[in-house]
Amino acid sequence: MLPLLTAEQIRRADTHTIQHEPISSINLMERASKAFVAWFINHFPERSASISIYCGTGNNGGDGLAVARLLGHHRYLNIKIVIARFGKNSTADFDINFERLIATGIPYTEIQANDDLPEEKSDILIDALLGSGLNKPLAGDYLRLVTYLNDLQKTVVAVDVPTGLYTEGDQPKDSVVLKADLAITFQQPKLSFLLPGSGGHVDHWQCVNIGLDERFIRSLDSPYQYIEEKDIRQMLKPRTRFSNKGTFGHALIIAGQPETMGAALLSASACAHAGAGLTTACIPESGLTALNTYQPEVMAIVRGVKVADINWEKFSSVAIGPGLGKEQDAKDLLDDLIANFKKPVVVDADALNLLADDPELLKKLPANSILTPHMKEFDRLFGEHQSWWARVRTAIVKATELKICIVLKNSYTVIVTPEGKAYFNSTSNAAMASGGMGDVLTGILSALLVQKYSPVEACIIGCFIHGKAGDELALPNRMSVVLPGKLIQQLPLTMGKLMG
Ligand SMILES: NC(=O)C1=CN([C@@H]2O[C@H](COP(=O)(O)OP(=O)(O)OC[C@H]3O[C@@H](n4cnc5c(N)ncnc54)[C@H](O)[C@@H]3O)[C@@H](O)[C@H]2O)[C@H](O)CC1
Ligand SMILES: [K+]
Repeated sequence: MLPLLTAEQIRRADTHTIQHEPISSINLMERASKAFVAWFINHFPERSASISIYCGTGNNGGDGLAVARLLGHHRYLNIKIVIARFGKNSTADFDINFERLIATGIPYTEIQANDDLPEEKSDILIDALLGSGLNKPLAGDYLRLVTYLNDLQKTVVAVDVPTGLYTEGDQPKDSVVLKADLAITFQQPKLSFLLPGSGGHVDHWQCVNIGLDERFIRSLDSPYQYIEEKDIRQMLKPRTRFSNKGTFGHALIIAGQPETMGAALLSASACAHAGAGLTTACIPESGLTALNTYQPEVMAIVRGVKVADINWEKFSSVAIGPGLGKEQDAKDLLDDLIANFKKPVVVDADALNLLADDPELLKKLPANSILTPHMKEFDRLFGEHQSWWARVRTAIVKATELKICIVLKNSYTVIVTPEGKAYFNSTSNAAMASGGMGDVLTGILSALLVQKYSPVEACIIGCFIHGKAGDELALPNRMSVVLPGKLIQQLPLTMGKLMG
């Protein structure tokens, strides 16, 4: 796991590294700038490209000056530097890099407060105005400059953080950010990059390691963690030679109405493909033919029989919700499940909406159960939120209070645990944004629970492999859409590769 730190914690890690590696702060800045340049060169190899580097006078600006000098060494000859000297102060490392830049002879322009802005003709802009030191929304000269640059619609590459973007917390309403096509960010993705609010401000980000002290970073015990493939490889248990279907448990998926049988089919099929020993789907009678045709490996309980007749004990885990509807019989099933099943359950879709209407029932969920809301379901459950950051904060409070896992679905799905940790998933892509994907995730989570992964492990592994299967299909093949049924077929391959 990659711990995700706040800007203040990053500053502490910075200071600690400087003192204990030890390394001087100017050399750390040089290391960061070299890491930036190495990635930049990969993306923009054209040495004749016209590049303007906009520098503030803090350490982000210091990086910008070092980047300019290093690009010069790499024979980028069409570089222009604009230094925004809007305040009186500059940092010591900025000053050192300014001297070093002068020594290279690369030309630069300085603009002071209220100056006219120089005409900008370069194709690529490197944004080193402000970084993680941002402490208020852009105003005055910064706002004027950034608005001007945004209007030009050039390719913008941000150093560490796009100017004006808050690294964590709520981005003030109507605040302006220098929109970046790419942010090359130091050491770790910034928390705000992982939330949809940053979508309009940064298209892509790439993290480069600058060698901050990892032991110190881990000692900060951040509640926010970024899931990496190596974590999943460690968690997934290979199937042993003498395993049998009994080893891998029996999952029950309660889902579907006549009009929404697809949700039940996708969930049940995903459950079987993600390795449940046995899968049973509780569905309406009219869906039996579809189920037997689409996925003959899955057994059925016909919905509408007396709820009391379901032998809950037979199942190692139960998932409820996809396409379930909100009719009385759906509510009866949910009530009966919560009253009689004492192991963690997976609650999705319509079952989440039923819980939203019945807060007392929500409190009775078996400990360590998993809720898988998307944004709207989350707000129905826990109240309207103005931002994703606010949602993550609420999820931490609610998961701890109710002793459950909350899987808040999104591009970087956030898994919040009963201990109050928030794990950001690192896989998935826009081709997966289609109806039915959530049903697949529910099936995968059930499959992992019945295979005796703990609920937190099931969430972490489940979200990762769900996104990874989508990535394996979409990215190398340039697929613009990956349908849920296709993703299900990929799951055994994805899991097998991660176990190998
Ligand atoms: N550990 C690392 O990740 C390293 C990061 N480096 C770079 O350092 C910057 C952060 O530098 P810092 O000097 O702390 O802040 P900034 O340059 O972002 O800002 C300078 C200064 O500006 C003032 N300020 C804040 N908000 C505003 C505003 N809205 N308008 C005007 N002025 C503002 C405030 O006083 C800031 O201090 C980081 O992003 C990296 O690029 C190191 O180079 C290597 C280690
Ligand atoms: K920047």
